[in-house]
Amino acid sequence: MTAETLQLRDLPDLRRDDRGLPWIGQILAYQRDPVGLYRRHWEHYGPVAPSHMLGKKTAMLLGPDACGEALQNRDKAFANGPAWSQLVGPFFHRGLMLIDFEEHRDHRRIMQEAFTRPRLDGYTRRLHPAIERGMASWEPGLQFRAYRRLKQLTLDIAADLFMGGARETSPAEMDRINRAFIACVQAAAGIVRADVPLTRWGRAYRARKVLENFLRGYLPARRAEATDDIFSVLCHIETDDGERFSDDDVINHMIFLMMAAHDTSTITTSAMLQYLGQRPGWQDRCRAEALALGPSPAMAELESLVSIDLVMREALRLRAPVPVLVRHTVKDTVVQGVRIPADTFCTLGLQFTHLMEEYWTNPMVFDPERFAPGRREDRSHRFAWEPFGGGVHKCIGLHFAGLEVKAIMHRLLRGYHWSVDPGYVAPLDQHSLPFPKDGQPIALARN
Ligand code: HEM
Repeated sequence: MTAETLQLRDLPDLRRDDRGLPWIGQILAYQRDPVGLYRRHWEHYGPVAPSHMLGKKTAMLLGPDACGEALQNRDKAFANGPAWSQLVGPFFHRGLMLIDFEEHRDHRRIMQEAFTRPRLDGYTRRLHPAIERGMASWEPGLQFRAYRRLKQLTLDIAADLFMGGARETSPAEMDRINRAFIACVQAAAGIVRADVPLTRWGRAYRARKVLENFLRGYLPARRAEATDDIFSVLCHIETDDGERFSDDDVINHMIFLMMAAHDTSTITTSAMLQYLGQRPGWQDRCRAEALALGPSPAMAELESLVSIDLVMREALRLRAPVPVLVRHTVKDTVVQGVRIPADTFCTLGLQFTHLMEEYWTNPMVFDPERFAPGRREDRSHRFAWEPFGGGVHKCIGLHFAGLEVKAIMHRLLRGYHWSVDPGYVAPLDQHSLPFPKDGQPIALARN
């Protein structure tokens, strides 16, 4: 239904029961059970629901129609920068996701050059040795904390692929960098939103400085020599008409890219480990595919891993690493017949859409075949499956992410087998991106 065929109405008022605590509003309800909160609002208010967070009335966009309208952004009413910077603060300052409209288009055109197929092919070749080195220290056991080890692994991979190995940096320094990234990401959930010591935001201010200094130290060497790590690529890429990034652009984009690449891939891989650990049949099926390839498959071979791809899509549906997107209206607009005034903070419930019975059969059930040809439930609506977002800000790293996740799974399946209690439900921390608080224990053994 288009907005024109609907009778326009205003964003409804929030019912008393839904107001939450003074000022912080529904933040705690979100952190306890985000999908439950979104479902209640969908049932009470429909696809454009009111909400209240951090002293502001906000609009919750629910379901693929409402989310799709905001992602397509036909009237350019929705901006990313003023919305995401309220969440992640100044810590991902001028990352690609935080800039808008013409400026975003210009930066994205340059960055696209870092994600062409030949570049991805080059990154894939670097992936295998980096994964092999990262997994060399793994000690299998009955209580192997998969999430924590995968987080370290993806950081090690990022140090190699993004930084060219950061050779002059000691493991202790890399550990400090890892902690700095985590501090920046976790700032999203801070209640005190200022540079106050011992708060999430206070820690993130210091962390951003650590990251900037770290990258600035490497910048001259990367400018001087063109290598195939992403840092060097960002220093050297240019569009056909000669547009390239300044030093500040390179640093801002690097900090955002490393953050964007690191946590999201870890969440995806660890969710896949859990689901495969609980379903030995699927694990065997994926292992057979991995064993059919050599130890270091090229990009096209990784792309041919059909079962692993189905499992990855299903993991991204059930545990979307970015469960909610945010936008800020820069002018009055209408979504699904509801007027949203300028200067409104909006949330787009991607994870909620992934679990709607209107678009998915038994949505809570792990069923990778729903993505197989012949079923393709993700095509029930153009925006039914949107773990990478949509529109002009759609994840620029989605192909890279797929290659990284598949390369990790490929090596894991060839070298190890694992199990997880079928009744295990990951206790997710929902403060920022959802991760298992218990580090996700699995029983891991070598093949
Ligand atoms: C499973 C892994 C990943 C998931 C689920 C994911 C998800 C997303 C989502 C939902 C957005 C849209 C944000 C918005 O519209 O506001 C996004 C944007 C972005 N992602 Fe990813 N991402 C992943 C991996 C990566 C990787 C590996 C990279 C880089 C190598 C990356 C770089 C980016 C960048 C730069 C943007 C901003 C794009 C723009 O604004 O034009 N992501 N990602």
